[in-house]
Amino acid sequence: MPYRKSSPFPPGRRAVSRPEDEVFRSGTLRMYAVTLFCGTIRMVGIAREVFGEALPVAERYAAFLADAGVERGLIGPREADRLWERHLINCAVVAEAIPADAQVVDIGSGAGLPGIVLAIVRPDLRITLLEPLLRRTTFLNECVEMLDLRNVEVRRGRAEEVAKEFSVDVATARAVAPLERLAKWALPLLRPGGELLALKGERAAAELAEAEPVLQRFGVRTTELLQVGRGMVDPPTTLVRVVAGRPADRSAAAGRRQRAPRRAEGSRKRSS
Ligand SMILES: C[S@@+](CC[C@H](N)C(=O)[O-])C[C@H]1O[C@@H](n2cnc3c(N)ncnc32)[C@H](O)[C@@H]1O
Repeated sequence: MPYRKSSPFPPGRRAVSRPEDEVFRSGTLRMYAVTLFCGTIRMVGIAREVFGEALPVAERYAAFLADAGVERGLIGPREADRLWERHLINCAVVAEAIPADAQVVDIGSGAGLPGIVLAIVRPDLRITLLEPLLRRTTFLNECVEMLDLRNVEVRRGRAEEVAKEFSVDVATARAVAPLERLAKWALPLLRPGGELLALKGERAAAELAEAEPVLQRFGVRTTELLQVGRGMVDPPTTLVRVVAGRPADRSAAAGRRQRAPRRAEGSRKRSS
């Protein structure tokens, strides 16, 4: 066969292909395809288990996220390929930690994570999606209408500015602010005994420790780290649960905070 100029191989080299290379190449490719296929099959099974009868609604939401969500810059283009594992299932498993019929506010809902997903998987919940940016509330309203979600309302606003309007059982938040700041925004929105469920990553324990002074100041009852979605998402979703105290506990805690500097001032005066 004549050597053509366009070939990247010099004469004689082109045809040389060691049999073990072929086996490696085809073997690796086959393994890759099998892994991809098995991963997809596994994810489909988990999605079915998590969403049950609501799976077609979740699929419509995923398609809208991958299309309009990416186009309008609400979700990164690279996320489109991993929407189910990193976003939909990761958020849906938070439902494990939410009591029946709870009233929920999702702070900083963005494109609807986790709020829209929770509304799909748990029709018993009444969910307010709280989001300050118009572009995002427009997207959220479109989602609610398209998916015919009767248990959701969208509220444009900042968490720290709407405390008087809320006294809910649960506040959720993912990727909104460090726990210290988030707690200041979320605790005033909760009824006594209500819970902040913050989806956090590897720094969950460190953020909880950093937020301790703020949590004490707000008179919180308990704090806890939880993992949900074991066997469904890898790694499981980490939640920081903060249970709000009664308003009396909160004002007592605030009172203790106010008195402390006065005592310090007095002791300085006495020593001078
Ligand atoms: C990184 S995005 C996360 C969106 C979504 N929770 C998610 O996980 O994909 C942070 C969101 O928090 C919203 N946000 C920022 N400050 C806020 C505030 N003070 N109150 C409520 N939402 C806020 C932003 O507008 C944005 O949509």
